[in-house]
Amino acid sequence: MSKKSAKDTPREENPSVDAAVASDDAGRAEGPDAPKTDASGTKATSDAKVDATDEKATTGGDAGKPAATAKVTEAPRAAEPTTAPVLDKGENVLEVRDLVKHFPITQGIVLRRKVGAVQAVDGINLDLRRGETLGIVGESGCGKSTLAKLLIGLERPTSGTIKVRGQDLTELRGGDLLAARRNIQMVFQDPYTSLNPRMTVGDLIGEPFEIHTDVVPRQGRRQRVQELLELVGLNPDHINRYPHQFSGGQRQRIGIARALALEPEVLLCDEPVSALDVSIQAQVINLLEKLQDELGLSYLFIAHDLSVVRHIADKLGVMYLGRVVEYGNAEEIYEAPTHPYTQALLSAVPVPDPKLRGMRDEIVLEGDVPSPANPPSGCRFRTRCWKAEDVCAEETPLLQVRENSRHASACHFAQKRDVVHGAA
Ligand SMILES: Nc1ncnc2c1ncn2[C@@H]1O[C@H](COP(=O)(O)OP(=O)(O)OP(=O)(O)O)[C@@H](O)[C@H]1O
Repeated sequence: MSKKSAKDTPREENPSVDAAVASDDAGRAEGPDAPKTDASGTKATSDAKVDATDEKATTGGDAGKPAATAKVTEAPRAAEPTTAPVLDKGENVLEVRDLVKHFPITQGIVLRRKVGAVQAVDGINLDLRRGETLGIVGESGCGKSTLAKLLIGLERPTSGTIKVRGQDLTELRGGDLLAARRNIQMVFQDPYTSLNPRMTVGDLIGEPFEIHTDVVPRQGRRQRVQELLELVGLNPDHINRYPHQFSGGQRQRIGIARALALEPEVLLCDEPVSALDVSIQAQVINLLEKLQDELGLSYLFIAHDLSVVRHIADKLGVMYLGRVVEYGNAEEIYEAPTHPYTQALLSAVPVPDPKLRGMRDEIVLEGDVPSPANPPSGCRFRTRCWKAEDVCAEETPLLQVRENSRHASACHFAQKRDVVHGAA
């Protein structure tokens, strides 16, 4: 299984970690005062100052706190990503660079005027290798679903690139885009509403063949659908049944079979088990792991439930207000997170062993998540962070490897904190 292989893989074979370490080494070699570089290799924080006339500074992104009056670092744009270079040496199936999605806020009925933007996704970089699972976690509203929609093509990015096997989906059009999209499919959250109740299972699973007509010849489609049913652990004789004749877990299996119809390399799983009973969740997760082993699939696995993600993910990306704030080897982040936000999230995961419960210091986050239409300057987490100092309002921390750690963290004061988990 990929999780095992990723954990057991030596450093030099694990490019994501390697890349992070490489950038860490480079950073240390240059010393703490050396200018940091962004993904395009240009200076980032120190040179990116703008006047306080910037809309965000004058309107004050943080409720209850005075607007910054001094010079502040502007919220990063596509040209000013928040991440250090991702120097992945291995073969990436999916590469996301500086991905931005801002939803315009408009006023007026006839003449619509843009008066602002919801910064749902704001400069995200991710890599996904063959057979790997990248977990994406974060509170509600941090942009996880928007990220998935961008990757699957349900939303067009404001800027940035999405490369699948080296092909930039944002540049393709028409037939080329359709062909490239075959390789990246989605498993939806709710198996009760994501399947058309008027269609038979055979029609539902076979529907992608109507669009991608060259994948399976018409006469072979019924047999292929039956093979797919078998692959996901359903009876192939039930091909003519309707979704309501299946349980929730079985319906999610139908959703997975449909996502696999075009033989993609990447599956985006957006909360694929959160609508299911706990006992059924385990079965669906096991199925996903089995399919990954058999087919070499890569998963981008979005979930609220940190325990589920810990079980399945090789790599982890923690999102806050449209940005990734901690990124790297999942096991490492779970054991010793360095970003205060991740530390708070993990400290709130229930510990099953009562003996270990007393050993856990829960961090209770104060205040609400700020609006993505008016995010705080600098570090977006600073308005809820117990470590925040002036620099956090002034400079956007880069997502890069920090001292004593092997994974990347976007915090000026990143520091390891051991987390008591008990049984995973
Ligand atoms: N079409 C849209 N127009 C305007 N704002 C949007 C749109 N879609 C999402 N948003 C906003 O973007 C932000 C991120 O939303 P998103 O659904 O991606 O978050 P999420 O992390 O997936 O949350 P959840 O876990 O609740 O689904 C939210 O503030 C949301 O209101």
